[in-house]
Amino acid sequence: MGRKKSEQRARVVTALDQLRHQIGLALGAARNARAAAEQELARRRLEQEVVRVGLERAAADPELAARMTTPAMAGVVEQLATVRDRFYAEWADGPRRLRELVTTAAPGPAGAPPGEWLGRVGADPGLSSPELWRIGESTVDVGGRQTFDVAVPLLDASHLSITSAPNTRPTVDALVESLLMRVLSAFEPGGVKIHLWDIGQLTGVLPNFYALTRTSAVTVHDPTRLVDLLDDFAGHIRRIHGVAMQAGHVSLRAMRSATGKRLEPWRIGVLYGNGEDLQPEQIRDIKRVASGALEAGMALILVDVPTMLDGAVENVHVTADRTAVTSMNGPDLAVRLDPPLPASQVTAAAGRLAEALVAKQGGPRTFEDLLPTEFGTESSAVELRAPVGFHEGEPVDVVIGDATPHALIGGPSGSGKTNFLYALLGSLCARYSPDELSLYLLDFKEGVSFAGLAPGRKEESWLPHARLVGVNVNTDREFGLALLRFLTDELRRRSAAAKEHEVTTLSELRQQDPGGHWPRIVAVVDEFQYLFGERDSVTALATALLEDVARRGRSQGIHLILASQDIAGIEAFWGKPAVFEQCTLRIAMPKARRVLAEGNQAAVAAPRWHAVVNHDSGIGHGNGLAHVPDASSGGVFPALQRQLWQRYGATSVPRLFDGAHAPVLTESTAYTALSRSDRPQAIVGQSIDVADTAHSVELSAAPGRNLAVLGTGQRDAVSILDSAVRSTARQCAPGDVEFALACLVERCTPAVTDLAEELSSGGHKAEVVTTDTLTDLVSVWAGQESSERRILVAYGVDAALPTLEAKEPGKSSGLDHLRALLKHGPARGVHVLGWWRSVARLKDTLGFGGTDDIGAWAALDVQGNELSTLAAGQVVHWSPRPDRALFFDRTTLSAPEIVVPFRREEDTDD
Ligand SMILES: Nc1ncnc2c1ncn2[C@@H]1O[C@H](COP(=O)(O)OP(=O)(O)OP(=O)(O)O)[C@@H](O)[C@H]1O
Repeated sequence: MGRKKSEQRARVVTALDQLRHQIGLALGAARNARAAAEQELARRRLEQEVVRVGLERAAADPELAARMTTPAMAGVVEQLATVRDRFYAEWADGPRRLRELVTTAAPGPAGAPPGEWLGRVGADPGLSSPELWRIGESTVDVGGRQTFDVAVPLLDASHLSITSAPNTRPTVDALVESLLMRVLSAFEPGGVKIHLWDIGQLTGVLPNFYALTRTSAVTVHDPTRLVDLLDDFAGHIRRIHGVAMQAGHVSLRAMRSATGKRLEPWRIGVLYGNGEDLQPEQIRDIKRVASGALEAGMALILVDVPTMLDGAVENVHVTADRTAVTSMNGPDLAVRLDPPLPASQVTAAAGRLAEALVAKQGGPRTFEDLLPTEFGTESSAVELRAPVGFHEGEPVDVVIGDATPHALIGGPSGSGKTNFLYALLGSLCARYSPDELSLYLLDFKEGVSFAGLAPGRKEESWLPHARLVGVNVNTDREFGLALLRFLTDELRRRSAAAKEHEVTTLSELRQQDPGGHWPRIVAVVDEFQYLFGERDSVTALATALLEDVARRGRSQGIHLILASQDIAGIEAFWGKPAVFEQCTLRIAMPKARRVLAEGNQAAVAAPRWHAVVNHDSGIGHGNGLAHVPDASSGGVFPALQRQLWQRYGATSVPRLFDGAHAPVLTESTAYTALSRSDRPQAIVGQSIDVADTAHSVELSAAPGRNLAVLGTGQRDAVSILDSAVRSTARQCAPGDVEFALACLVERCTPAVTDLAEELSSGGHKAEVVTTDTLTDLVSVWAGQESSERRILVAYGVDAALPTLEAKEPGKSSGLDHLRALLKHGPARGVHVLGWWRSVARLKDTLGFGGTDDIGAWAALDVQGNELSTLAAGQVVHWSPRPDRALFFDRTTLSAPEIVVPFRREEDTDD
């Protein structure tokens, strides 16, 4: 038992000894491996340090030299020398190549020494930007010390993140100042805009730039409003992206090279932090801006803002006075930053650049500055584009096209809306010929704002692009309806043509149908809210038509420009959001409210004679400010109009509708176009329509072809009868028609006499009848056949009723004969054109069931509800108004329409 135990123990001891031996071997191996690794590490560290300072300098450094000569480090130097020689064999040329590269990629102020450019104004128009911008130089040992330039990409190419070691801020400032000065001096004035934000300072960041901060080239932002600034940046980026995308480009840079135009200045946002973390939303916004900025021609320079930007960014870490490492060169190569630019020279240069910018922007621009050197050269196939003003010397365009098909202009009275419209119309008409652009101009205001654009008494010229000029239409909302109807008809015509040519847009239609006449149509409605002035059928119809034009006009090249006093205009849109939303172009005059999007305060701050031009439905980032030149003071617009008229004047004359002036019959197209006819048209009055047309009654052989004028308004009643007679006479040869003018109201005598003389001098038979002789005349005309047409014109029939009603026993009364005449006359070529001073008197005249004998009527001061029996029982909406009549002809109209009675030449126009 005891032996067994001791044998067991001996086995255990042996096993443990073996284990110990094994462990000892393993530990020994590990120790050796570790020693070897440590030695290797030490060799690598030494290598690294020697590489950093350079072999020659390392040999001269006592500490490094001592380390290099220890036996453990044997071979390090030799190996490095071999690698270096191999590398230098390939790279001996490297610094020279780098220098050349920087010379080409950083031309002029981007790379040259300051003496060559500081204080001079750049001339580069900014179609492209240098790829690199010099910040300093580096030295390498390549079989001798060689120096090369160090430059960083910026603008379209990369952001820059600069970090500083303690006490190196002056170096950072000098670096930023030099970089910015290089950029500012590289381009012509206005080519670049710099935004400065410094978390720590209210003012005083880059003090030598002070002169530039008074211009738009450098803007210093409020340290407490970083998020607002980033919002502005984001908005700007969105806008540029939108514009570029729309034009089919991926970036502003691509668009610049495709169009050969700078389009927008470059922007640099310089954000100075203090090395501490910003708030998370600020970091998020910075990243957001950084991710889309370069494509929009904007770069960020972040100073001590601890954040990692996505995408292209170069890092510069300032390690000591004028010393930095950069991500361009890697951490092992120290960059010797350029010395600070002399402060006095920077100040002087900033002053010179500021002066040049102010000089370039010029003083206030004039209307002539909006006009191109050559007129009528632009095509409207894709869009209409014209400057309306200037911002810092640069023209500010208004674009009417696919993205901004319709415009809303708002501003309080006197803020310059009308002037803006003139500036816009002038700028457009000078660029586009009447074949490219047709204008329909309507002003609901009382006044003459557009009147000068149509032929007038004072001015022989007119605006050749204008097809219609409607002024003083404040009480004729129907005229607005007529315009909208015309536009929807035109929409239909255009979409039918588009369908026929199997295209969907105006530009395609113009391509497919080069011989067609497809100008863009711009309809301007000033004080458009009048259209919606009452809760009635006009408002309902106007809303529906306006929505239709707003929705479909874009693709057919039909555009609306709606102007109004801000609040009134916007309130008019309540319940009609469709139109409002389609007006993506918003123009806000100073102090305009609600025209821009909620919260967009740009109009509040806009100075006098400026406008905020916003192509983004009024959202803040779309704001553009423009000084609008004076286009409306005496002689300015007419001078352009005369030039355009001389150029295109032969094209048709615009129609002028002036609600404040009654038309003259002999000047109306409806009258002058009349020719001989068997079925003469008796003209009643001008219709409220886009075309210069009139309403008339056809005096044919059908029953009811008589006309009744109703109401007490003598002047209008006489006018209506006058034009009916004159127009009828014009269509009949002398001897073919006989007129009897029954003057039954004494005050009508002069008018009746004049008309009778006029008819006689035209060779027509015209007899003046009095109350006493009327009874005889009607009895003769009622009983007698006649070969010629006979027309009884009765002024104030109601006054003659007592006489006509007198009845001798066994005989028909005058009234009976008149009734017979009204009933059976037309079939025999006898018509009555009569004036009754009330509807009741007309009904008395006609007797029971006689209303059918009056097929057409014109009502003056008669309420609508009295007229329904004369209008086949339909409800008639009519509130009498001066100088207008409600006309109905049951054979041609489905509902009564408003007419403007022609003015008799004898009447004075008041
Ligand atoms: N850009 C401008 N430069 C110089 N004068 C201007 C300018 N804009 C407008 N004016 C002048 O200011 C006055 C008012 O301008 P305008 O008639 O265009 O304003 P509005 O907004 O249309 O006013 P309202 O709605 O009352 O007609 C006019 O006498 C006009 O000549």
